[in-house]
Amino acid sequence: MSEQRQDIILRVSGVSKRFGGLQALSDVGLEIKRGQVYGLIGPNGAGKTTFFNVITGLYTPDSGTFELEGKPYKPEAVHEVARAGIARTFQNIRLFPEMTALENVMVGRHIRTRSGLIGAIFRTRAFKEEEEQIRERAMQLLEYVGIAKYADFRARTLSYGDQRRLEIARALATDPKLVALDEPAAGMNSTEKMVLRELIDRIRKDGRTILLIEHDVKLVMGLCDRVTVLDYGKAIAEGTPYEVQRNEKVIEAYLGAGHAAH
Ligand SMILES: Nc1ncnc2c1ncn2[C@@H]1O[C@H](COP(=O)(O)OP(=O)(O)OP(=O)(O)O)[C@@H](O)[C@H]1O
Repeated sequence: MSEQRQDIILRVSGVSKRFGGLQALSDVGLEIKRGQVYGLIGPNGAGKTTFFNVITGLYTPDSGTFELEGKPYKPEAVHEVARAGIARTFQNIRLFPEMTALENVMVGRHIRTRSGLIGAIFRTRAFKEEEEQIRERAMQLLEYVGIAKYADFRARTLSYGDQRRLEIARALATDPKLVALDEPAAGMNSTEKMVLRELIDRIRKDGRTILLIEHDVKLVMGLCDRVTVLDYGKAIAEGTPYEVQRNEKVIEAYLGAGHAAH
């Protein structure tokens, strides 16, 4: 493996996905380097979520090749993708609403446990010790995202912004190589967005790589190292935020869809 290859966390190429008569993705690819915040943007219906769903094993693509840290991976099942090292959040928050915030993070951590189902049933010593470690780590993660004071609150009682941060804590609980955030700022007010921006910055500084779908152009421009722009299922531009903002095709795509390009 060359040094350059090692530097790339995720390499995806040639992803296509059709839903009946609709070509949702056509030959889409991207390369994300270790430590980057990588943005995926585009007008509504451009294919961003479909792309996320493909790389995280929710949708089977019609074509595409996938490499994580230079090794081929097949995004065929969600739990396999999580084991391979990709964790994600969802545009429509998917927490366990009746479980506490702490329990929601503990669930995320369980994919890393060793004692397994038998240990859980017989509550072996190894299981109990492991459970205690999971609890401690989950608590640290709640502190990390800034919602430790709600550890024992049911997830559904948390504010929208805090539920999004809880989803991030749960994703981080799997110790992922890549964290994929699907519109993390959706529905947040400007103060919450500022806190979120600081959090994403901290996650990057702490050595993780982030892939981000986001509609808030200001957030994308301020946070991302590189951006791919999708339009009608095709990657129409790739580059630094500065570059893509000035790309004619990008401006046209946004204006054509009735959006402001900045
Ligand atoms: N499961 C599905 N079945 C049929 N069509 C789908 C399915 N999922 C997505 N699509 C269609 O594929 C296209 C791309 O949708 P997708 O949700 O990926 O776009 P998006 O860029 O994430 O949009 P938004 O910004 O609105 O979330 C849309 O036309 C959508 O209607």
